[in-house]
Amino acid sequence: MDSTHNVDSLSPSREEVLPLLEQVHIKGLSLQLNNSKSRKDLMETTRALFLALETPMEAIVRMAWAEKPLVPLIYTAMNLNLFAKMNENGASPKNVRELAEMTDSDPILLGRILKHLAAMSFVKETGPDIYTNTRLSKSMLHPDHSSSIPFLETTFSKNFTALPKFLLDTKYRNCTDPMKSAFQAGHDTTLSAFEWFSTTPGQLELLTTHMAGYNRTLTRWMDKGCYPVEKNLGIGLSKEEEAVLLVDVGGGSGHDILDFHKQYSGISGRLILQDRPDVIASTKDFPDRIEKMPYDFFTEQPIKGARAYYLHFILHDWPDSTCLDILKNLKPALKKGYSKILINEYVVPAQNAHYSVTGLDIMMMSLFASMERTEEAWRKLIEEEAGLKIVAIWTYERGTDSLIEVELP
Ligand SMILES: C[S@@+](CC[C@H](N)C(=O)[O-])C[C@H]1O[C@@H](n2cnc3c(N)ncnc32)[C@H](O)[C@@H]1O
Repeated sequence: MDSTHNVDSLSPSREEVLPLLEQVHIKGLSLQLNNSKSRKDLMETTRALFLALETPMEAIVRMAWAEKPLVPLIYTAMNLNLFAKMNENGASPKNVRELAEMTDSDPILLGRILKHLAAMSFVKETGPDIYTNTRLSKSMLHPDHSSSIPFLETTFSKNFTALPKFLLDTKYRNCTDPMKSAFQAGHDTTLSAFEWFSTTPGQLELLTTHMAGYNRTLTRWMDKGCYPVEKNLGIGLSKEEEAVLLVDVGGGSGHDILDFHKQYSGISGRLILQDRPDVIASTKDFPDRIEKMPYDFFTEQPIKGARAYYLHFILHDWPDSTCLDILKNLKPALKKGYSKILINEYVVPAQNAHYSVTGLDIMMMSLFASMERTEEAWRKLIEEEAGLKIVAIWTYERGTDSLIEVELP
């Protein structure tokens, strides 16, 4: 029986729904799937339409018990190698008993997990208790996508669970001490997050593979049409044999500098990857042009006068006072009128920030007592406090990160 519930001010309204419906129609007609702006525009309008149709309690149910167990269930399915098993025998649909046998699990338990994954459109139920992979579950067979799940589940879920009590205990003050964040409360540790990553078996690898995978799936500053690499870094580059083109400071597994090397092999100059000694030791082999260097960015930068010092997702890991230490250690290495610092981070817009940015901000708060920054906050940190000059902020797409181009004033 269709039900027509009481209509009150909390119910979905025609005034909200109908214009969105019209916009979805218009944007749908002009959709260019290979144009990410066009695709995301339609996606966001469709999402707004979906939310406008939802009652508040439907939204609470969705958030609190439909979406919340998703990452733990996907992680469990990955531990069972379920998505790979579903892909066997030509990816034909398989029933739960068969899948339970293939994964050595209880069919009743597996059936319950798969029912929810199907209800949330992560896998597809093609018949009663018969399942096949979707585009999404198939992506779990690719490390660029799958590596985030174990990291997010083992590292972040505890921080988020600990956050409400942590904020209550700290009397709702903005936390800026990386040694006292929801991370320590959630993991019951006195270590900083980076110390914990280094000393907890497997975590360092999870961090670096997650960062590599996450970055590889985004539009990036070095992609054609974003930041003018040839013009801004190539032209005017020193012709000396020892000239350094780019230093990737805190570059993790080296995925960025490797991609930079692949895209810009036509520009000369050395490429140097720097990170903590244990991270550098864990990196794979690179082409000869990429030099590896253990370096602590709380000490003075040893490579002087490079064309560019690149910091990707470094400063968002730290509160302002620590960012200032990192920038002060970099500043003496800059050659005036020649060297740049390229800070690759989100710049949170003053209004209507995308959830991928705001959610990351809460992640940074709970993990490192740090933050995503607005343009105003970046200017205060880089210009007023560190005494550097922002030449330009390159933002290529809403909800993706930006490149802040910095020089000596
Ligand atoms: C969020 S990750 C970003 C990694 C990489 N730039 C990227 O975008 O994928 C932060 C990086 O900072 C490195 N890091 C943390 N403390 C450091 C220190 N004192 N000196 C050098 N690197 C450090 C970490 O090991 C990690 O690789």
